[in-house]
Amino acid sequence: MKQTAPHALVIEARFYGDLADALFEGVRRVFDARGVTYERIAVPGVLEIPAALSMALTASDDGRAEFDLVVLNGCVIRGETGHYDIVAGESNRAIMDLVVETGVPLGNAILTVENGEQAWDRADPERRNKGGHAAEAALAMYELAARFAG
Ligand SMILES: Nc1c(NC[C@H](O)[C@H](O)[C@H](O)CO)[nH]c(=O)[nH]c1=O
Ligand SMILES: CC(=O)[C@@H](O)COP(=O)(O)O
Repeated sequence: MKQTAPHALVIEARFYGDLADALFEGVRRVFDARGVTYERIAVPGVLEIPAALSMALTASDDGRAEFDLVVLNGCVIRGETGHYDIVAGESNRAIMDLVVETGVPLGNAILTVENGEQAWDRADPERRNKGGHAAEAALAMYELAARFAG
């Protein structure tokens, strides 16, 4: 396994900026406790996350970006139309395609919820702390990748 502390990329959708900040606080606490360094990039909405992840992975392949693991933060709240299904379903499908294809260690804290109350219950690091859980998941997958790399 790599001896230096891992470096993480956090991609966050700022459609609901306060929720993104709460999710990031959960991520930051885990990374700080585990000595993980990180950089944080923003996209407008969850629908933009797959393209940003694809760009980052391509840059990493070309040696233009360095990161060992990725955490995705965002929130999709159901509205009046079927747009929720597009934003939540299509983005997660594309993300999983990239994860399975590349094996990038990734934790997904993209909330898909019915209302703001559910969102805050999950984003708040003092409550369900989905950001922190995603950071732990990304680190677990990083350690698994290192084990298979020998
Ligand atoms: N409704 C939500 C969106 N919608 C915006 C899209 O993600 C996208 O930015 C837009 O369609 C332009 O391409 N985004 C969220 O992150 N959360 C939502 O609930
Ligand atoms: C998840 C969404 O895109 C949603 O916020 C859109 O709301 P609406 O269906 O009322 O347009």
